[in-house]
Amino acid sequence: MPAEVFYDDDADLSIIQGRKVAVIGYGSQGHAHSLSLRDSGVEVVIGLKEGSKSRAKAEEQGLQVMTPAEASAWADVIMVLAPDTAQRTIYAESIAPNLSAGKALFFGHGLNIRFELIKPPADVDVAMVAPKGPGHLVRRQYVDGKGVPALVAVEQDASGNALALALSYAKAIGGTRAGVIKTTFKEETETDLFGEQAVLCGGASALVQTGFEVLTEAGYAPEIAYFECLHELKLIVDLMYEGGIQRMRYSISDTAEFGDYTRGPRVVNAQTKAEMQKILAEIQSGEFTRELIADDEAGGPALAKYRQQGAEHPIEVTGKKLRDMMSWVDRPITETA
Ligand SMILES: NC(=O)C1=CN([C@@H]2O[C@H](COP(=O)(O)OP(=O)(O)OC[C@H]3O[C@@H](n4cnc5c(N)ncnc54)[C@H](OP(=O)(O)O)[C@@H]3O)[C@@H](O)[C@H]2O)C=CC1
Ligand SMILES: CC[C@](O)(C(C)=O)C(=O)O
Ligand SMILES: [Mg+2]
Ligand SMILES: [Mg+2]
Repeated sequence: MPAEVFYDDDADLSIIQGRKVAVIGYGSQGHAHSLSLRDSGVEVVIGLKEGSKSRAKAEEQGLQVMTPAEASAWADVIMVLAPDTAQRTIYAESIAPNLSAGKALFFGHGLNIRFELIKPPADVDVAMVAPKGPGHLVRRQYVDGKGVPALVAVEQDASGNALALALSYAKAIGGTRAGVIKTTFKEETETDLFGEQAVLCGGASALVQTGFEVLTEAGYAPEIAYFECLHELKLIVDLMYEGGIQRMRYSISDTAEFGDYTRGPRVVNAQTKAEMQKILAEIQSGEFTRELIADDEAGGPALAKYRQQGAEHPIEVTGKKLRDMMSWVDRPITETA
C-alpha cells in the first residue's frame, strides 16, 4: 500500500501556534526544531538540566531555558530531543511527574516507545515528528525556505487530534514543504536503525575506510586514496540524490559504469546481504537496543572506545590536511544556520 504523504496544504500551522511547546535538549535536532518553531510563531521553551553546556547557546539565540521538569510542567506539547539513551531517565525524573491528562508527548525517533523504555499514561497523545536528515540540515533547509522530509506517527491518540497536531508541528519546522510520510513508531524505529547501521553511517563509513586502507596498504598516496574513496563519494551521492542511481550511471564514464555492474556486487555480495538481514533481526528482536542501553548504563565505555578508534583512523589525518586546503568544503556546523 503506498504511503500517505502530507504537504503544506494538508497541515494547519495555527494548531501548534496555539500550544506551548517544550523542547527537551538543544543538540542537533533540538536546536533546529526550537529555532524553526520560534520562527514559525510558536511559543517555545527549552528544557535543559542544571549546568547544561547547551544553555548558553540556547540563550544566545534568544530562547528561554528551564529545567526539563519546569519546561514539562509549563508546556502543552513536550518534544523529547535529548539523546535516545538519556530519554528514559529524563522521562521518569522530569516529564512523567508533569505529564497531566490532555498533554502531548512528542519524539524525534521512536526507540524509547518501540522498546518500552518509556511507557506514557493513556490520557496523553504520543506522537512522533522525525525529520529524515541531520538536525543542522533541518535548520539550514528551513532558513533557505525549503525543508527536510519527515515522518509522522501516532502511538496514542487520546485527544482524537494527535495526527493534526503532529502535522502542524511538522509544518512549523519545514517538513511539509518537502513532504511528510505517515508511519508507525515500529516502522520508523526499525527502518531508521537499519538505515543508519547497515547503509548510511555504518555501511558507508566501513566502505570508505576499507577502500582507503586497500589503496594505501598497496602503496598509493593517502591523498589520492582520500579523494577516490571519500571526497568523490559526495559528488556521486549528490547525483543519486538528484536523479536516482540511473542519473549517476548516466553521468559517469562507460568504464566506471561497467566496473560498477561487474565489481560492485562482489563487494556487497550475498554474504553482505545475509549480514544485513542479521542486523535487521537484531534490531527487531531488541538485541541492539539492549546492547546500547547496557553500554549506557555502564557509563558508555564501548561508545567511547569506538569513537576514539574512529578518530585515530589514518583517513582522518589525511582528510583534515586536505580539507584545510579547501575551505569551502569544511562548512562548519552552525547552531544558527
Ligand atoms: N541527530 C540527528 O540529526 C537526528 C536525531 N534524531 C533523534 O532526535 C533525538 C535527539 O537526537 P540528537 O539531536 O542527535 O541529540 P544530541 O545528542 O544532539 O542532544 C544533545 C542535547 O541533549 C541534551 N541532553 C543530554 N542529556 C540531557 C538530560 N539528561 N536532560 C536534558 N537534556 C539533555 C544536551 O545537553 P548538554 O549540552 O547539557 O549535554 C544537548 O542539548 C534522538 O531521539 C535521535 O534519535 C532523529 C533524526 C536525526
Ligand atoms: C542517519 C542517522 C540518523 O538516523 C539521522 C540523521 O537521520 C540519526 O539518528 O542521527
Ligand atoms: Mg534517521
Ligand atoms: Mg537515527
